[in-house]
Amino acid sequence: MNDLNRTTTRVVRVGGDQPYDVVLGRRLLGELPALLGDGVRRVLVIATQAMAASAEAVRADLAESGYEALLAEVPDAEGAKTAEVAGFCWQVLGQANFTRSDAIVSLGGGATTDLAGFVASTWLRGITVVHIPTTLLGMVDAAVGGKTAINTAEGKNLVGTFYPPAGVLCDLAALESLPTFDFVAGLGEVIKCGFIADPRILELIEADPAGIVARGGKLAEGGTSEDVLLELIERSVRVKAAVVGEDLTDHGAREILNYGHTFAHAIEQVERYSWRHGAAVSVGMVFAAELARLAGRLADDVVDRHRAILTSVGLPVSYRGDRWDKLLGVMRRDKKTRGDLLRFVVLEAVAKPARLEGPDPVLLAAAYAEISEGAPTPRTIPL
Ligand SMILES: NC(=O)c1ccc[n+]([C@@H]2O[C@H](COP(=O)([O-])OP(=O)(O)OC[C@H]3O[C@@H](n4cnc5c(N)ncnc54)[C@H](O)[C@@H]3O)[C@@H](O)[C@H]2O)c1
Ligand SMILES: O=C(O)C(=O)C[C@@H](O)[C@H](O)[C@H](O)COP(=O)(O)O
Ligand SMILES: [Zn+2]
Repeated sequence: MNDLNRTTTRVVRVGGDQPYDVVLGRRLLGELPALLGDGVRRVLVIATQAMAASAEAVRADLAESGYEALLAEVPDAEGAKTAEVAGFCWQVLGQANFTRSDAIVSLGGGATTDLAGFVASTWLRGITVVHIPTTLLGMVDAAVGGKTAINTAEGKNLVGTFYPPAGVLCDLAALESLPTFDFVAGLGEVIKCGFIADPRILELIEADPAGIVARGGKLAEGGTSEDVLLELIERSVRVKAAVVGEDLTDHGAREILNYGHTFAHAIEQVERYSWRHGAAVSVGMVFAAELARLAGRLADDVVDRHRAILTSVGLPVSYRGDRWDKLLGVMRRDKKTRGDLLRFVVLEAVAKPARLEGPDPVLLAAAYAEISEGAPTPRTIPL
Protein backbone atom coordinates (compact mmCIF):
# COMPACT_ATOMS: atom_id res chain seq x y z
CA MET A 1 0.00 0.00 0.00
CA ASN A 2 1.35 3.35 -1.05
CA ASP A 3 1.38 5.67 1.96
CA LEU A 4 0.00 8.47 -0.19
CA ASN A 5 -3.13 6.39 -0.76
CA ARG A 6 -3.85 5.90 2.89
CA THR A 7 -7.04 7.33 4.27
CA THR A 8 -6.55 10.86 5.41
CA THR A 9 -8.11 11.91 8.67
CA ARG A 10 -10.96 14.37 8.29
CA VAL A 11 -12.47 16.46 11.04
CA VAL A 12 -15.94 17.97 11.19
CA ARG A 13 -16.48 20.56 13.88
CA VAL A 14 -19.89 20.59 15.55
CA GLY A 15 -20.70 24.10 16.73
CA GLY A 16 -22.96 25.45 19.45
CA ASP A 17 -22.33 26.25 23.11
CA GLN A 18 -20.19 23.13 23.58
CA PRO A 19 -18.35 22.60 20.29
CA TYR A 20 -16.56 19.31 19.61
CA ASP A 21 -14.91 17.39 16.79
CA VAL A 22 -16.09 14.39 14.82
CA VAL A 23 -12.90 12.70 13.59
CA LEU A 24 -13.17 10.40 10.55
CA GLY A 25 -10.38 8.08 9.41
CA ARG A 26 -8.43 5.06 10.56
CA ARG A 27 -6.22 4.23 13.54
CA LEU A 28 -7.79 7.00 15.59
CA LEU A 29 -7.33 5.61 19.09
CA GLY A 30 -4.37 7.92 19.67
CA GLU A 31 -6.83 10.84 19.48
CA LEU A 32 -8.89 9.59 22.43
CA PRO A 33 -6.95 11.18 25.34
CA ALA A 34 -7.13 14.60 23.69
CA LEU A 35 -10.90 14.26 23.26
CA LEU A 36 -11.33 13.12 26.87
CA GLY A 37 -9.53 16.26 27.97
CA ASP A 38 -7.41 17.06 30.98
CA GLY A 39 -8.08 15.76 34.47
CA VAL A 40 -9.86 12.51 33.60
CA ARG A 41 -8.60 9.61 35.72
CA ARG A 42 -11.17 6.84 35.39
CA VAL A 43 -12.88 5.77 32.18
CA LEU A 44 -15.76 3.33 31.77
CA VAL A 45 -15.93 1.78 28.30
CA ILE A 46 -19.53 0.76 27.51
CA ALA A 47 -19.95 -1.84 24.76
CA THR A 48 -21.88 -4.96 23.79
CA GLN A 49 -20.67 -8.54 23.78
CA ALA A 50 -20.47 -8.35 19.95
CA MET A 51 -17.84 -5.62 20.26
CA ALA A 52 -16.02 -7.20 23.24
CA ALA A 53 -12.67 -7.62 21.47
CA SER A 54 -12.55 -4.01 20.25
CA ALA A 55 -13.80 -2.75 23.60
CA GLU A 56 -11.04 -4.60 25.42
CA ALA A 57 -8.50 -3.13 23.00
CA VAL A 58 -9.77 0.37 23.80
CA ARG A 59 -9.76 -0.38 27.54
CA ALA A 60 -6.20 -1.76 27.39
CA ASP A 61 -5.01 1.22 25.37
CA LEU A 62 -6.49 3.60 27.92
CA ALA A 63 -4.92 1.63 30.77
CA GLU A 64 -1.55 1.81 29.03
CA SER A 65 -1.99 5.56 28.74
CA GLY A 66 -2.37 5.76 32.53
CA TYR A 67 -6.16 5.78 33.00
CA GLU A 68 -7.96 3.48 35.40
CA ALA A 69 -10.07 1.85 32.68
CA LEU A 70 -13.08 -0.43 33.20
CA LEU A 71 -15.42 -2.21 30.86
CA ALA A 72 -19.21 -2.55 31.18
CA GLU A 73 -20.96 -5.00 28.88
CA VAL A 74 -24.50 -4.10 27.86
CA PRO A 75 -27.12 -6.00 25.81
CA ASP A 76 -27.13 -5.79 22.04
CA ALA A 77 -29.13 -3.33 19.94
CA GLU A 78 -32.37 -1.92 21.46
CA GLY A 79 -31.93 -4.28 24.41
CA ALA A 80 -29.42 -1.74 25.73
CA LYS A 81 -31.84 1.18 25.68
CA THR A 82 -33.75 0.38 28.88
CA ALA A 83 -34.00 1.89 32.34
CA GLU A 84 -32.69 -1.42 33.75
CA VAL A 85 -29.50 -1.26 31.68
CA ALA A 86 -29.00 2.40 32.55
CA GLY A 87 -29.42 1.36 36.20
CA PHE A 88 -26.77 -1.33 35.77
CA CYS A 89 -24.33 1.23 34.35
CA TRP A 90 -25.03 3.67 37.22
CA GLN A 91 -24.30 0.82 39.62
CA VAL A 92 -20.94 0.13 37.94
CA LEU A 93 -20.06 3.84 38.05
CA GLY A 94 -21.08 4.10 41.70
CA GLN A 95 -19.17 1.04 42.81
CA ALA A 96 -16.04 2.28 41.01
CA ASN A 97 -16.38 5.74 42.61
CA PHE A 98 -16.68 7.66 39.36
CA THR A 99 -16.51 11.40 40.05
CA ARG A 100 -17.25 14.45 37.93
CA SER A 101 -13.70 14.38 36.58
CA ASP A 102 -14.12 10.87 35.18
CA ALA A 103 -15.53 9.80 31.82
CA ILE A 104 -17.42 7.29 29.70
CA VAL A 105 -16.39 5.99 26.28
CA SER A 106 -19.09 4.29 24.21
CA LEU A 107 -18.12 1.77 21.56
CA GLY A 108 -20.79 0.32 19.30
CA GLY A 109 -23.84 1.08 17.19
CA GLY A 110 -26.38 3.80 17.76
CA ALA A 111 -28.17 1.86 20.47
CA THR A 112 -24.98 1.67 22.54
CA THR A 113 -24.07 5.32 21.98
CA ASP A 114 -27.64 6.43 22.86
CA LEU A 115 -27.53 4.44 26.12
CA ALA A 116 -24.00 5.49 27.05
CA GLY A 117 -24.77 9.13 26.30
CA PHE A 118 -27.85 8.92 28.52
CA VAL A 119 -25.85 7.35 31.36
CA ALA A 120 -23.08 9.97 31.02
CA SER A 121 -25.61 12.82 31.04
CA THR A 122 -27.31 11.58 34.20
CA TRP A 123 -24.42 10.30 36.30
CA LEU A 124 -23.67 13.06 38.83
CA ARG A 125 -25.78 15.20 36.44
CA GLY A 126 -23.21 14.88 33.70
CA ILE A 127 -19.74 13.53 33.09
CA THR A 128 -17.61 13.57 29.94
CA VAL A 129 -18.52 11.13 27.17
CA VAL A 130 -16.68 10.30 23.95
CA HIS A 131 -18.42 8.15 21.35
CA ILE A 132 -16.69 5.60 19.14
CA PRO A 133 -19.47 4.53 16.76
CA THR A 134 -18.91 1.24 14.97
CA THR A 135 -21.90 1.19 12.60
CA LEU A 136 -22.47 3.43 9.61
CA LEU A 137 -25.64 4.72 11.27
CA GLY A 138 -23.76 5.50 14.46
CA MET A 139 -21.10 7.43 12.56
CA VAL A 140 -23.39 9.55 10.41
CA ASP A 141 -26.13 10.13 12.94
CA ALA A 142 -26.48 8.60 16.41
CA ALA A 143 -23.08 9.54 17.85
CA VAL A 144 -23.28 13.10 16.58
CA GLY A 145 -25.55 15.79 17.92
CA GLY A 146 -26.02 14.94 21.58
CA LYS A 147 -29.47 13.33 21.56
CA THR A 148 -29.42 10.47 24.07
CA ALA A 149 -32.29 8.10 24.75
CA ILE A 150 -33.75 4.97 26.24
CA ASN A 151 -37.10 3.40 25.34
CA THR A 152 -40.07 2.76 27.62
CA ALA A 153 -42.96 0.34 27.24
CA GLU A 154 -44.94 3.19 25.67
CA GLY A 155 -42.47 3.97 22.93
CA LYS A 156 -39.11 4.60 21.38
CA ASN A 157 -36.70 7.21 22.81
CA LEU A 158 -39.34 8.56 25.19
CA VAL A 159 -36.77 9.27 27.91
CA GLY A 160 -33.55 11.06 27.15
CA THR A 161 -31.41 14.16 27.28
CA PHE A 162 -29.57 16.60 25.03
CA TYR A 163 -25.97 16.06 25.94
CA PRO A 164 -23.16 16.78 23.46
CA PRO A 165 -20.19 14.42 23.64
CA ALA A 166 -16.67 15.73 24.10
CA GLY A 167 -15.81 14.18 20.74
CA VAL A 168 -16.59 11.40 18.28
CA LEU A 169 -14.11 8.99 16.69
CA CYS A 170 -15.30 7.25 13.51
CA ASP A 171 -12.82 4.57 12.50
CA LEU A 172 -13.72 3.21 9.06
CA ALA A 173 -12.02 -0.08 9.89
CA ALA A 174 -15.00 -0.89 12.15
CA LEU A 175 -17.28 -1.04 9.13
CA GLU A 176 -15.38 -4.01 7.70
CA SER A 177 -17.04 -6.41 10.15
CA LEU A 178 -20.49 -4.82 9.92
CA PRO A 179 -23.09 -7.13 8.31
CA THR A 180 -24.45 -5.78 5.01
CA PHE A 181 -27.92 -5.68 6.60
CA ASP A 182 -26.68 -3.13 9.14
CA PHE A 183 -24.56 -1.21 6.64
CA VAL A 184 -27.64 -0.82 4.45
CA ALA A 185 -29.71 0.33 7.44
CA GLY A 186 -27.15 3.09 7.95
CA LEU A 187 -27.62 4.15 4.33
CA GLY A 188 -31.22 4.98 5.28
CA GLU A 189 -30.01 7.89 7.41
CA VAL A 190 -27.38 8.85 4.80
CA ILE A 191 -30.15 9.06 2.16
CA LYS A 192 -32.26 11.06 4.64
CA CYS A 193 -29.45 13.64 4.79
CA GLY A 194 -29.46 13.70 1.00
CA PHE A 195 -33.19 14.40 0.79
CA ILE A 196 -33.36 17.02 3.52
CA ALA A 197 -30.19 18.96 2.76
CA ASP A 198 -27.51 17.59 0.42
CA PRO A 199 -28.57 16.32 -3.02
CA ARG A 200 -24.96 15.39 -3.85
CA ILE A 201 -25.39 12.46 -1.44
CA LEU A 202 -28.28 11.20 -3.57
CA GLU A 203 -26.25 11.60 -6.78
CA LEU A 204 -23.28 9.69 -5.35
CA ILE A 205 -25.50 6.76 -4.34
CA GLU A 206 -27.54 6.82 -7.56
CA ALA A 207 -24.30 6.63 -9.56
CA ASP A 208 -23.36 3.24 -8.10
CA PRO A 209 -25.79 1.82 -5.53
CA ALA A 210 -24.56 -1.76 -5.88
CA GLY A 211 -20.94 -0.68 -5.52
CA ILE A 212 -21.69 1.23 -2.35
CA VAL A 213 -23.58 -1.67 -0.80
CA ALA A 214 -20.92 -4.19 -1.88
CA ARG A 215 -18.23 -2.32 0.01
CA GLY A 216 -18.70 -4.97 2.78
CA GLY A 217 -15.45 -6.27 4.13
CA LYS A 218 -13.87 -5.17 0.86
CA LEU A 219 -13.18 -1.66 2.00
CA ALA A 220 -9.66 -1.24 0.68
CA GLU A 221 -7.85 1.35 2.71
CA GLY A 222 -7.42 4.42 0.58
CA GLY A 223 -9.20 2.72 -2.34
CA THR A 224 -11.98 4.12 -4.52
CA SER A 225 -14.83 2.57 -2.56
CA GLU A 226 -13.40 4.00 0.64
CA ASP A 227 -13.17 7.44 -0.98
CA VAL A 228 -16.86 7.44 -1.89
CA LEU A 229 -17.90 6.03 1.46
CA LEU A 230 -15.81 8.60 3.30
CA GLU A 231 -17.40 11.36 1.24
CA LEU A 232 -20.89 10.05 2.04
CA ILE A 233 -20.09 9.85 5.74
CA GLU A 234 -18.47 13.28 5.83
CA ARG A 235 -21.32 14.91 3.93
CA SER A 236 -23.91 13.31 6.24
CA VAL A 237 -22.02 14.36 9.36
CA ARG A 238 -21.77 17.90 7.94
CA VAL A 239 -25.54 18.00 7.43
CA LYS A 240 -26.11 16.89 11.00
CA ALA A 241 -23.41 19.18 12.44
CA ALA A 242 -24.85 22.23 10.70
CA VAL A 243 -28.34 21.54 12.05
CA VAL A 244 -27.48 20.64 15.65
CA GLY A 245 -24.95 23.47 15.86
CA GLU A 246 -27.88 25.81 15.30
CA ASP A 247 -30.55 23.98 17.34
CA LEU A 248 -29.27 21.48 19.90
CA THR A 249 -32.57 21.09 21.73
CA ASP A 250 -34.95 20.39 18.85
CA HIS A 251 -36.96 23.57 19.01
CA GLY A 252 -36.77 24.39 15.33
CA ALA A 253 -34.29 23.53 12.61
CA ARG A 254 -33.31 20.22 14.21
CA GLU A 255 -36.71 18.72 13.49
CA ILE A 256 -35.70 18.19 9.86
CA LEU A 257 -33.36 15.38 11.03
CA ASN A 258 -36.56 13.61 12.07
CA TYR A 259 -37.67 13.23 8.44
CA GLY A 260 -39.42 9.84 8.14
CA HIS A 261 -39.13 9.16 11.86
CA THR A 262 -42.75 9.65 12.99
CA PHE A 263 -43.81 6.61 11.04
CA ALA A 264 -40.46 4.82 11.50
CA HIS A 265 -40.59 4.86 15.29
CA ALA A 266 -44.16 3.55 15.14
CA ILE A 267 -43.04 0.60 12.98
CA GLU A 268 -40.14 -0.11 15.36
CA GLN A 269 -42.42 -0.22 18.38
CA VAL A 270 -45.21 -2.17 16.71
CA GLU A 271 -42.60 -4.67 15.49
CA ARG A 272 -41.11 -4.88 19.00
CA TYR A 273 -37.75 -3.60 17.74
CA SER A 274 -37.19 -6.51 15.37
CA TRP A 275 -36.69 -3.95 12.57
CA ARG A 276 -33.45 -2.01 12.34
CA HIS A 277 -34.00 1.71 12.83
CA GLY A 278 -32.54 2.66 9.43
CA ALA A 279 -34.87 0.24 7.62
CA ALA A 280 -37.88 1.70 9.43
CA VAL A 281 -36.70 5.22 8.54
CA SER A 282 -36.63 4.15 4.90
CA VAL A 283 -40.34 3.22 4.94
CA GLY A 284 -41.05 6.30 7.05
CA MET A 285 -39.53 8.60 4.44
CA VAL A 286 -41.69 7.08 1.70
CA PHE A 287 -44.73 7.54 3.96
CA ALA A 288 -43.79 11.21 4.54
CA ALA A 289 -43.17 11.72 0.82
CA GLU A 290 -46.56 10.23 -0.06
CA LEU A 291 -48.20 12.37 2.61
CA ALA A 292 -46.61 15.50 1.16
CA ARG A 293 -47.66 14.48 -2.36
CA LEU A 294 -51.24 13.84 -1.26
CA ALA A 295 -51.26 17.23 0.49
CA GLY A 296 -50.24 18.83 -2.79
CA ARG A 297 -46.84 19.85 -1.47
CA LEU A 298 -44.45 17.47 -3.29
CA ALA A 299 -44.08 16.50 -6.94
CA ASP A 300 -44.54 12.89 -8.05
CA ASP A 301 -40.99 12.58 -9.37
CA VAL A 302 -39.46 13.28 -5.94
CA VAL A 303 -41.68 10.61 -4.39
CA ASP A 304 -40.57 8.21 -7.12
CA ARG A 305 -36.96 9.15 -6.43
CA HIS A 306 -37.44 8.09 -2.81
CA ARG A 307 -38.61 4.64 -3.84
CA ALA A 308 -35.95 4.27 -6.51
CA ILE A 309 -32.91 5.16 -4.43
CA LEU A 310 -34.03 3.32 -1.30
CA THR A 311 -34.85 0.18 -3.28
CA SER A 312 -31.56 0.40 -5.18
CA VAL A 313 -29.59 -0.14 -1.95
CA GLY A 314 -31.95 -2.82 -0.67
CA LEU A 315 -33.99 -0.79 1.82
CA PRO A 316 -37.72 -1.49 2.31
CA VAL A 317 -40.28 0.99 0.97
CA SER A 318 -43.50 -0.68 2.09
CA TYR A 319 -45.06 -2.13 5.23
CA ARG A 320 -47.94 -4.43 6.09
CA GLY A 321 -51.33 -2.90 5.50
CA ASP A 322 -53.21 -4.08 8.58
CA ARG A 323 -51.59 -2.06 11.35
CA TRP A 324 -52.97 1.45 10.91
CA ASP A 325 -54.75 1.88 14.25
CA LYS A 326 -51.70 0.72 16.20
CA LEU A 327 -49.32 2.86 14.17
CA LEU A 328 -51.50 5.95 14.54
CA GLY A 329 -51.73 5.38 18.29
CA VAL A 330 -47.94 5.29 18.58
CA MET A 331 -47.49 8.31 16.31
CA ARG A 332 -49.59 10.38 18.72
CA ARG A 333 -46.71 10.07 21.21
CA ASP A 334 -44.10 11.29 18.72
CA LYS A 335 -42.01 14.12 20.18
CA LYS A 336 -43.06 16.51 17.45
CA THR A 337 -46.73 16.13 18.44
CA ARG A 338 -48.18 19.10 20.33
CA GLY A 339 -51.30 18.21 22.28
CA ASP A 340 -53.55 16.44 19.78
CA LEU A 341 -51.76 17.99 16.81
CA LEU A 342 -49.70 15.49 14.82
CA ARG A 343 -46.76 17.18 13.12
CA PHE A 344 -44.66 15.78 10.27
CA VAL A 345 -41.46 16.82 8.59
CA VAL A 346 -42.17 16.78 4.87
CA LEU A 347 -40.36 17.92 1.75
CA GLU A 348 -41.54 20.51 -0.74
CA ALA A 349 -38.59 19.58 -2.97
CA VAL A 350 -35.22 17.92 -2.48
CA ALA A 351 -33.34 19.91 0.18
CA LYS A 352 -36.46 21.94 0.96
CA PRO A 353 -37.89 20.51 4.20
CA ALA A 354 -41.08 21.91 5.70
CA ARG A 355 -43.70 20.99 8.32
CA LEU A 356 -47.14 19.50 7.82
CA GLU A 357 -49.23 20.10 10.92
CA GLY A 358 -52.50 18.37 11.76
CA PRO A 359 -53.00 16.62 8.41
CA ASP A 360 -56.51 15.41 7.64
CA PRO A 361 -56.84 11.83 8.96
CA VAL A 362 -58.09 10.83 5.51
CA LEU A 363 -54.79 11.98 4.04
CA LEU A 364 -52.82 10.05 6.64
CA ALA A 365 -54.74 6.87 5.92
CA ALA A 366 -54.28 7.45 2.19
CA ALA A 367 -50.50 7.80 2.62
CA TYR A 368 -50.53 4.56 4.59
CA ALA A 369 -52.44 2.84 1.80
CA GLU A 370 -49.76 3.98 -0.66
CA ILE A 371 -46.98 2.36 1.32
CA SER A 372 -48.93 -0.73 2.32
CA GLU A 373 -47.67 -4.00 0.92
CA GLY A 374 -49.54 -4.89 -2.20
CA ALA A 375 -50.56 -1.25 -2.70
CA PRO A 376 -51.64 -0.71 -6.30
CA THR A 377 -49.21 1.05 -8.62
CA PRO A 378 -49.53 3.39 -10.36
CA ARG A 379 -51.26 5.25 -7.61
CA THR A 380 -55.02 5.02 -7.48
CA ILE A 381 -55.81 6.87 -4.28
CA PRO A 382 -57.75 10.04 -5.19
CA LEU A 383 -56.90 13.32 -3.50
N1 LIG B 1 -29.10 9.88 19.07
C1 LIG B 1 -29.38 10.06 17.80
O1 LIG B 1 -29.31 11.19 17.28
C2 LIG B 1 -29.73 8.89 16.95
C3 LIG B 1 -29.70 9.02 15.56
C4 LIG B 1 -30.03 7.91 14.80
C5 LIG B 1 -30.31 6.71 15.40
N2 LIG B 1 -30.29 6.62 16.74
C6 LIG B 1 -30.53 5.32 17.41
O2 LIG B 1 -29.51 4.43 16.98
C7 LIG B 1 -30.00 3.10 17.06
C8 LIG B 1 -29.69 2.37 15.77
O3 LIG B 1 -28.30 2.32 15.61
P1 LIG B 1 -27.61 1.16 14.75
O4 LIG B 1 -28.27 1.05 13.45
O5 LIG B 1 -26.16 1.42 14.82
O6 LIG B 1 -28.04 -0.14 15.52
P2 LIG B 1 -27.41 -0.98 16.74
O7 LIG B 1 -26.70 -0.13 17.69
O8 LIG B 1 -28.54 -1.79 17.23
O9 LIG B 1 -26.34 -1.91 16.01
C9 LIG B 1 -26.78 -2.79 15.01
C10 LIG B 1 -26.07 -4.15 15.14
O10 LIG B 1 -24.73 -4.02 14.68
C11 LIG B 1 -23.84 -4.67 15.59
N3 LIG B 1 -22.56 -4.01 15.40
C12 LIG B 1 -22.22 -2.76 15.76
N4 LIG B 1 -21.01 -2.46 15.28
C13 LIG B 1 -20.57 -3.54 14.62
C14 LIG B 1 -19.39 -3.83 13.90
N5 LIG B 1 -18.45 -2.91 13.70
N6 LIG B 1 -19.27 -5.06 13.36
C15 LIG B 1 -20.24 -5.99 13.50
N7 LIG B 1 -21.39 -5.77 14.17
C16 LIG B 1 -21.54 -4.55 14.71
C17 LIG B 1 -24.51 -4.48 16.92
O11 LIG B 1 -24.03 -5.43 17.83
C18 LIG B 1 -25.99 -4.68 16.55
O12 LIG B 1 -26.32 -6.03 16.56
C19 LIG B 1 -31.48 3.21 17.33
O13 LIG B 1 -31.72 2.96 18.68
C20 LIG B 1 -31.80 4.64 16.99
O14 LIG B 1 -32.91 5.11 17.71
C21 LIG B 1 -30.00 7.67 17.53
O1 LIG C 1 -30.71 14.03 15.79
C1 LIG C 1 -31.91 14.20 15.58
O2 LIG C 1 -32.51 15.20 15.98
C2 LIG C 1 -32.68 13.20 14.85
O3 LIG C 1 -33.90 13.29 14.76
C3 LIG C 1 -31.92 12.09 14.23
C4 LIG C 1 -32.69 10.81 14.10
O4 LIG C 1 -32.08 10.08 13.04
C5 LIG C 1 -32.59 9.91 15.34
O5 LIG C 1 -33.18 8.66 15.06
C6 LIG C 1 -33.12 10.47 16.63
O6 LIG C 1 -32.76 9.63 17.70
C7 LIG C 1 -34.62 10.59 16.67
O7 LIG C 1 -34.93 11.40 17.73
P1 LIG C 1 -36.34 11.47 18.44
O8 LIG C 1 -36.32 12.81 19.07
O9 LIG C 1 -37.41 11.34 17.39
O10 LIG C 1 -36.38 10.37 19.42
ZN1 LIG D 1 -32.87 8.11 12.98
